[in-house]
Amino acid sequence: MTVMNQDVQVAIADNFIESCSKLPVDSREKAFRFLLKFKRNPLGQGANLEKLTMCRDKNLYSARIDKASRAILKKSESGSVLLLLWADTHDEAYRWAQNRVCEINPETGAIQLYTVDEQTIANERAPEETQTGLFANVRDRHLLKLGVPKALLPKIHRMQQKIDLIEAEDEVPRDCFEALTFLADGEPLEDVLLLVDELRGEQERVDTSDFEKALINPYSQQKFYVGPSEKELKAALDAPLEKWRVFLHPSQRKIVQRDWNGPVRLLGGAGTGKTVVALHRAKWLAENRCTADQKILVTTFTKNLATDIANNLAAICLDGQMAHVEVVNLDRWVNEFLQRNNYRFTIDYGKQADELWRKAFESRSDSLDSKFDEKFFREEWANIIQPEEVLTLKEYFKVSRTGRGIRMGRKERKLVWPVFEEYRVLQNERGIREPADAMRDACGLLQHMGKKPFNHVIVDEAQDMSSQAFKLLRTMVDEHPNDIFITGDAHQRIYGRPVVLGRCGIEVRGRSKKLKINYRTTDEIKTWAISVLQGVSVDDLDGGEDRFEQYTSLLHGENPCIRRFENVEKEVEGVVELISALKANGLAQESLCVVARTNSVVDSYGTMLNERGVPTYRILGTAIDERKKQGVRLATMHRVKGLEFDAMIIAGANADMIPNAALTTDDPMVKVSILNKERALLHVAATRAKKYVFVTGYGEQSPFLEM
Ligand SMILES: Nc1ncnc2c1ncn2[C@@H]1O[C@H](COP(=O)(O)OP(=O)(O)OP(=O)(O)O)[C@@H](O)[C@H]1O
Repeated sequence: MTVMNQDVQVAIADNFIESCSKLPVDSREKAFRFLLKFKRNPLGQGANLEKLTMCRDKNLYSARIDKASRAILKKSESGSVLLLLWADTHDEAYRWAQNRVCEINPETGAIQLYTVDEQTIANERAPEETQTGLFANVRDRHLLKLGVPKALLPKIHRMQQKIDLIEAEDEVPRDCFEALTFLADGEPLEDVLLLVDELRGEQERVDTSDFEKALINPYSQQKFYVGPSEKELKAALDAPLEKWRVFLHPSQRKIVQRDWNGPVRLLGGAGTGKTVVALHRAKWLAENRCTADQKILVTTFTKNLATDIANNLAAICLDGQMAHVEVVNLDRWVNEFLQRNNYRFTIDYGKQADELWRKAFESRSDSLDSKFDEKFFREEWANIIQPEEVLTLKEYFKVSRTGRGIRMGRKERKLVWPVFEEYRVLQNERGIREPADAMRDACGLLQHMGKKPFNHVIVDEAQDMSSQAFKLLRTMVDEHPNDIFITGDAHQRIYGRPVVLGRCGIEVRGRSKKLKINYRTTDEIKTWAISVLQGVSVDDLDGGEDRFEQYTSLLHGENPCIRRFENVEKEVEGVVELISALKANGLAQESLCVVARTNSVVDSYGTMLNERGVPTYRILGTAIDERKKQGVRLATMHRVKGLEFDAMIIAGANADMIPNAALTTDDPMVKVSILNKERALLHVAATRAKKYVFVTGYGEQSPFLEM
């Protein structure tokens, strides 16, 4: 949205929002009022626009926020566009403006903001290409195609190592920094050129003076806030770090703001903004594709993430848009739907399973071989019968059991089948159903009713959902454009099993996308977290393989730190020291999280930390993390899924804990599945960290840490 005023458009740069938040406290409120006034009447007397001389960019202006503070603006030559770039105290604002350039890139058509430093000015006539350095093999014409401003070519050629690029982050335009990071990470030039080309959108010849047109460029919209409402402005100034609320990456925006001719699958590693895209997709559909009585379901695997999504959606949607959206985790939707329709069963999430399996197992035939022990039945149920939806002996004869340790012919299948039947009979007698069965029942009921409760369905955390869940989701919405939108990352699968969307009636071929930039975690943490997944082959939710290609982070920091101690007391003392050091480094204790593998281990670390004077706040299974509550966060590794913290301390990373020694099995298929999930759990825990990861333990070290 651009602000129209007397034929002048005003757009606001992300830097402007951020710099406002750093103004002296009493100037911040004035900055908000300045914005409102400026937006209404940018050329009015109150703004005191003053052209800056002695600046490299000849079209920069200052405007008065209050006595002490100034805003810096770019005015297009035609005068029809004003871009708010920076806010600062008077002298600092002028200093900031000196070497800044804001212009339209002739190749990409994006509005860029960058710095031309003294050394670059001195070297402006440097030889075209150099033989050494980080980008020695990249020709100037290719760098220009990637969006590097001509004035920065000498600077780019001077870069010798990746650290030179990292240090120049604030001086190089954001889009070109991303492309250069991919190159520095070893991505082939052709792939990066393709990526940039794909994202810049449809273009005719670029007119470097047409700022109005350039504001529509997806790369410009990553940086310039085009057309904020008063509510959005206030929200942006109140939470300047929540950039995702308005500044989508072009790759995200292209997925959000368009019609899709059927179901879409969006993959992306941890922290690439999948949830952000799901949120904006819901908003876009509510705003642009819903008639008065139409509904959008936004659903997830866990209740906690559904709560977070509901809160975040409320922050970006207008009330009218929210009225179209129902945010709920799928288990809860199923439960409520079935209860509303007089379901005769209650859904059991595992509490009664032990007892029922014991009884069912007791009913087995005497002639059954002892290798078919109770564990066999439970594993067969969880890995074959339920996921493959085997309901009859006839189906059991046919189902593939490839990979299971015990091979079985027809005779053996017939012999074991009565135990499964008995288990179902016992469930019926108790009036209970497992979640997967309840989903199947809900699916049947919807089909029977001929009802489609939603017009659009958006799914987050898809990697943990079952095939029954996807079949149900397919039944909830008619097949039509924009029907289903699915995001997930199988590298983070810690509950479910692989599914094939195509086998659940969800055809995503030709409508699959991937996000490639990690916004949460530093590159060092991301790289380490990927390395703990070694040997794990990961699916793409549709029967293919997913790999971490072109997955990068633009943030940098320290490598994860692994520390071993003599015993648990020494480890806890080490953790206490870490916490003090992090706090001394300016991190709030609420942004630090200590995780361990199981609830009981988390509890014991909690007690020991409290005894040593560290206040803690336990994030429990079903409750949300109440940010107002004080104390270092304590949680299981499972519980932190979907959350983020400045620092993660993964405690008790011992050989018998990660992987959890209690989860033993002789079955090779189940073993692989358990170990993959245990590795994924460590990956999930590490990728919650924005800045630091520490892995502590005592005694024998977790084998997953041997790299
Ligand atoms: N366009 C953006 N601009 C700024 N920050 C962003 C953007 N997109 C995402 N982020 C930030 O990146 C972080 C990760 O986003 P999000 O939770 O959506 O990722 P995700 O892929 O769902 O992560 P995970 O799979 O690890 O749970 C969040 O802090 C979010 O605010």
